[in-house]
Amino acid sequence: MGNVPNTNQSHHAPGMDALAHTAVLALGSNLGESETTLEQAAADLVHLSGGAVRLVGASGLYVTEPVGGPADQPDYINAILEVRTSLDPYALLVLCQQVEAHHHRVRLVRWGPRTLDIDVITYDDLVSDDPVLTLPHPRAHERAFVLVPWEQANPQAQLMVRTASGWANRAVAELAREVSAADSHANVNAVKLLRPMNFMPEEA
Ligand SMILES: Nc1ncnc2c1ncn2[C@@H]1O[C@H](COP(=O)(O)OP(=O)(O)OP(=O)(O)O)[C@@H](O)[C@H]1O
Ligand SMILES: Nc1nc2c(c(=O)[nH]1)N=C(CO)CN2
Repeated sequence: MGNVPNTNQSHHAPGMDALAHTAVLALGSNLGESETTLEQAAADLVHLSGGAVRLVGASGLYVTEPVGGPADQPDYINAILEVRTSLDPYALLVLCQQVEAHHHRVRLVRWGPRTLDIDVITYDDLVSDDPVLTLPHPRAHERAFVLVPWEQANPQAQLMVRTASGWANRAVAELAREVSAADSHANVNAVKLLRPMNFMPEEA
């Protein structure tokens, strides 16, 4: 799964059993040194959590055309991380916001350029309409810059999507194909694999 060193086996990872929850995080940046920012953010999530977050999967770094926001903003670098965590969903969101702050996130307009954005895409199978933490992320299913890297990180990934009659569990791979057919801005052609993420040895 992804490019993270295979250290998520229990004999390499004391305490892994306590990391009972799985979450998917989407990272994006289009200001500053975006590639290193995303790699550093992955390390920060692990280190700032004090052992409460472990990386278990990662996509490569993707170059993606901006969706929404000002027309003239630079392309983004996007990536997906799959983590195991003992944090509850709100504590995980706070951690993501701390890592954003650590990278001096600046954002002046909605969907405008930013040094680092970390969205919680899913947390176990939790569904919530809370505006502070909406799960799954309400726009994930329509964003090629989330779906395409996520499929690479985990080809078997599933996402709960709201339908007219309730919720449906959909394959991320299938959703990625659908958005590419439906919307030129979300077209998978506008989402290009740049390279694998580099991880520091102590990080995984
Ligand atoms: N699943 C989620 N992940 C991250 N933030 C969320 C989520 N659900 C709700 N929020 C809330 O959204 C607020 C605004 O988030 P943010 O500024 O990152 O939005 P954005 O990245 O500009 O746009 P988008 O939400 O479309 O990605 C945050 O304060 C946070 O409380
Ligand atoms: N390509 C791309 N476009 C975006 C992104 C992003 O991460 N990548 N994030 C947004 C708000 O979260 C709005 N638009």
